[in-house]
Amino acid sequence: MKKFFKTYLPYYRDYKVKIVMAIIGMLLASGATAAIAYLVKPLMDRIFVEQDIQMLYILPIFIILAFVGKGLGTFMQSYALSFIGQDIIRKLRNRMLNHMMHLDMDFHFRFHSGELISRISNDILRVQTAISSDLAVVLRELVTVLALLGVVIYQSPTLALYSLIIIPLAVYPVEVISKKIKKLSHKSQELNSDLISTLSEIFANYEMIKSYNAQEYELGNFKERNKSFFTTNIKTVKVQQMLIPILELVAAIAITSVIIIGGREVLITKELTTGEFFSFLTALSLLIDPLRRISTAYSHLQDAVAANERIEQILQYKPMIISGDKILKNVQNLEFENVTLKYGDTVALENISFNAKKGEVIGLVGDSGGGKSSMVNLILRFYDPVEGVVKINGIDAREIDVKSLRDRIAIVTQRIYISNDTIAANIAYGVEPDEEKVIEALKKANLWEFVNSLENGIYTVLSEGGTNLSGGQRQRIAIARALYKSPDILILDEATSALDNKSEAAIIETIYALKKDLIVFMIAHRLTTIERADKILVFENGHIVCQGNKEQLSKDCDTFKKLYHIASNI
Ligand SMILES: Nc1ncnc2c1ncn2[C@@H]1O[C@H](COP(=O)(O)OP(=O)(O)OP(=O)(O)O)[C@@H](O)[C@H]1O
Repeated sequence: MKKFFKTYLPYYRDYKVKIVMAIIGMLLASGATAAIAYLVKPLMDRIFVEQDIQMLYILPIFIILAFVGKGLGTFMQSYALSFIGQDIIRKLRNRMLNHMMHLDMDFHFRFHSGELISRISNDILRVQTAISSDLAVVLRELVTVLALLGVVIYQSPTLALYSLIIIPLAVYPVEVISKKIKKLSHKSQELNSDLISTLSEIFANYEMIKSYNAQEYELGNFKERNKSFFTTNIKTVKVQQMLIPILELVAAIAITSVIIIGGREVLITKELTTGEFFSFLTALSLLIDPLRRISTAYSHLQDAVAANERIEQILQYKPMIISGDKILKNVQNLEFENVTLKYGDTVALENISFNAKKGEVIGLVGDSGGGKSSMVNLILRFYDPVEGVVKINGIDAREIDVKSLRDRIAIVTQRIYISNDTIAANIAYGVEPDEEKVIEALKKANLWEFVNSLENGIYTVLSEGGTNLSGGQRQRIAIARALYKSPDILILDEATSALDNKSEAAIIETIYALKKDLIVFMIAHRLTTIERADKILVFENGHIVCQGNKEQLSKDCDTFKKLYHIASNI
């Protein structure tokens, strides 16, 4: 809990005016509540005991004023604190996405997208309720409790001592229950992440689910997780609800003691007036509600503390890929020197050496899992080698500013991201589209004819994932996007696999026409795609087993010959 306050209290510094408003509201509401309790004394003593008729007309005005004060105060502090809470959460949400987007690829492989969505939406929401309402409730009600305690002690210090001695009885069960709630909250939040992950997987793979008639299977998985989520939540509610009866029992014991002891003081020893006794009793009864609210808010805060621990866990991840400060301009050459890459303990690439220079097309071939995409990951600095060095223009890639490095590289893979936006925005992705450049990129990607035939041309809106396009058209959008960027290094990872031979040949032709200003890496299973490459790197189990052009490899490289043979039989 301490850590929770330590995390969020610094945020409150930005809201000085709102905090003053909340404090005024809080004092007004609490003071008015105490005044209501206090007014019971003149109500009883002056009106009913002393039969003061004038008081009968004056007192209601004070009572109404006290309620107006209470209402105004409650409004002021609720509004101000909700504003602060919601705004802190807005900032936290931005901070979290920003943090996640700057973490390494490795992090994104480790965490499921559903898990991350759950942390950024659900966990943050739990914290939001805590800091915009529960924290306010605890503060406000604490002030109210103090004000009412003031009335209680003022009216009868001895009676106050007897009744308040009982309060510590409630502390132990509240502590035990709160710990249990926190544990259950952790579990519930994990199960909720599971649920969201399952949903995001279902919607991302809906086509496959339908074609395999796997709806029942997926629904079964979902139902199971949904049931566990429900069971944990119900358990939490059960534990949470145990708090209220315990507190009410303690309150009942306090009130009955007051009735017995206070009654004696009024009737027998005459130490108290009837009015003082009833004012005391009213203040004591008014204490029950704020105490109950504090305990409920406290149990919600436990939930938020658990959620916050999950948020902190993500925020504590630090990127391992640290940017250098050398700005990369105009890539002339790229070199791998004895590079080894590991994913965890698994060696993906070992002792890789080659070089490439501007104007060259480098083909990457080899068995599936051979390490081709891993090599590309190193060029983009998604990972760093555990041994050896990747050099660009003779500079260790680790010394280069990562943004400037990635600005000079364009990659097209088989996973194509198309957003629900215009073709122009999809091509210029991330920057304001330049109409002429968009058209030029579309022409190079052999897609202009198609786009031009559409009613809205480059302003045609594509559906999410490009579902209103064919597989080949989607690939050509991705190629146009890469060319729009005017990169120095172009990476095509199975980028033309969905195209028919004619379209592929046209795009390859374009790439060769542009190659004098580029270093092109082409990963392809079809050897026809890379047979014109200046250099072909042949991968096998994380090693480059041969390198050279097609003629050289056809003579000297058994792996290449075997691959070629396999490919020519397909
Ligand atoms: N992020 C990752 N975490 C752990 N292991 C990985 C990761 N990416 C790839 N691998 C493993 O590294 C090895 C090389 O994979 P890589 O994707 O580089 O091969 P590839 O030659 O591109 O294969 P394909 O032709 O099938 O795309 C494989 O054994 C793969 O399972």
